[in-house]
Amino acid sequence: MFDGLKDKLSSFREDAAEEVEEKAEEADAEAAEVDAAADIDADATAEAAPDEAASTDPAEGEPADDESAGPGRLKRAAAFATGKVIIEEEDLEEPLQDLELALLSSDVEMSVADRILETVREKMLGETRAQVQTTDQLVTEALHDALLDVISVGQFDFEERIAEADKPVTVVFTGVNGVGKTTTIAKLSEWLDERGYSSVLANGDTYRAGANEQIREHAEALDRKLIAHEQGGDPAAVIYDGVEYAEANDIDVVLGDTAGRLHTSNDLMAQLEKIDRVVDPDMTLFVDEAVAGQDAVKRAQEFDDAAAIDGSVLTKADADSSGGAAISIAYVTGKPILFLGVGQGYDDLRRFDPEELVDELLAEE
Ligand SMILES: Nc1nc2c(ncn2[C@@H]2O[C@H](COP(=O)(O)OP(=O)(O)OP(=O)(O)O)[C@@H](O)[C@H]2O)c(=O)[nH]1
Repeated sequence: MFDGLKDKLSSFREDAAEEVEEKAEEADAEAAEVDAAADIDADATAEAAPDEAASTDPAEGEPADDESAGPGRLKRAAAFATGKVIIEEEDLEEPLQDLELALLSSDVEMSVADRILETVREKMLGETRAQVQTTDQLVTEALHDALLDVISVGQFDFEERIAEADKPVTVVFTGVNGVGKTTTIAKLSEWLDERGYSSVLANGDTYRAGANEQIREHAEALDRKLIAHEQGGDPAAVIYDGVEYAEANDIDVVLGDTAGRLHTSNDLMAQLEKIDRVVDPDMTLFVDEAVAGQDAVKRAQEFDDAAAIDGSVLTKADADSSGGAAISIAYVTGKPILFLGVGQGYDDLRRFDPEELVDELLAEE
């Protein structure tokens, strides 16, 4: 999963470690020279005129006053003497440019890439590493924290929410056509069943011909109750009926489908607002494909504007996707990814765990 991004992050880590290491070695060598010069100088001064050591002419090379050495070099020299290496802005310049390119070419949204770079810079700059610690470790830790920072925005435990909420819990799914909403509803119904929660499906997609048949197939395969109205009916009314059915039959969760719509279709987006108003769902989940990259992120924002979302589900994460949507969507919308769809089977739904994803992205081959 997300192999392209994984490869790019891996080569960034190698290049960054190499670059920083090289620069650090150069600086170490210089620092060692400065140190040695200081020793020789101090010895020579002490021998020549022990009483005048404090007033040595700066031009003669007393390190503390040597302007060509600069404060950075002196700090490095001091750190070097105690077995540390300091990482400077210039060491990171090239690796960070490469990281930015790697992220953008993996379809990571610009503001998210900026944030990641900023965190890596913050974590590494002025960092003193013990000479025994590898630079690769440092780079990996900085990248780990930077990725986790953007991926885990707003994360909450979906199962805990369901467990704690008054029943029935109504969950409505939104998104564009064909991204896998209906399949996700069926998968989630199964996921809930495995955890001891009953669910009813309500087909709020009264727009598309054949939508009832499609969701009915899933309901029958899973042996779940389906609430559906005629094509052209009011989607809010169908989901409302689903809630009443759940209340009357002691069902825990109502899973409400909606018609796939383009975020540019004003009528359908207005209908979504109506569902939100009338049904007042406990949760609205935005569904899109992981492979849609930045388009998915843009659509999530637009759907969120019409009917506030509580989280996202990224489907088709099993297909070779760039990873950009998975990295960006939570940071941009402020709402977490809750599930990943990883196949067409009913059990191909994975609870999204930011820490797990970051570990997977940074795992050694
Ligand atoms: N490989 C893969 N395929 C998926 C996944 N989720 C859904 N699909 C497939 O994507 C196709 C579209 O899924 P649907 O559930 O019909 O999509 P939808 O969003 O409900 O579509 P509309 O009802 O047209 O809006 C189906 O062939 C699904 O089997 C997934 O996680 N991985």
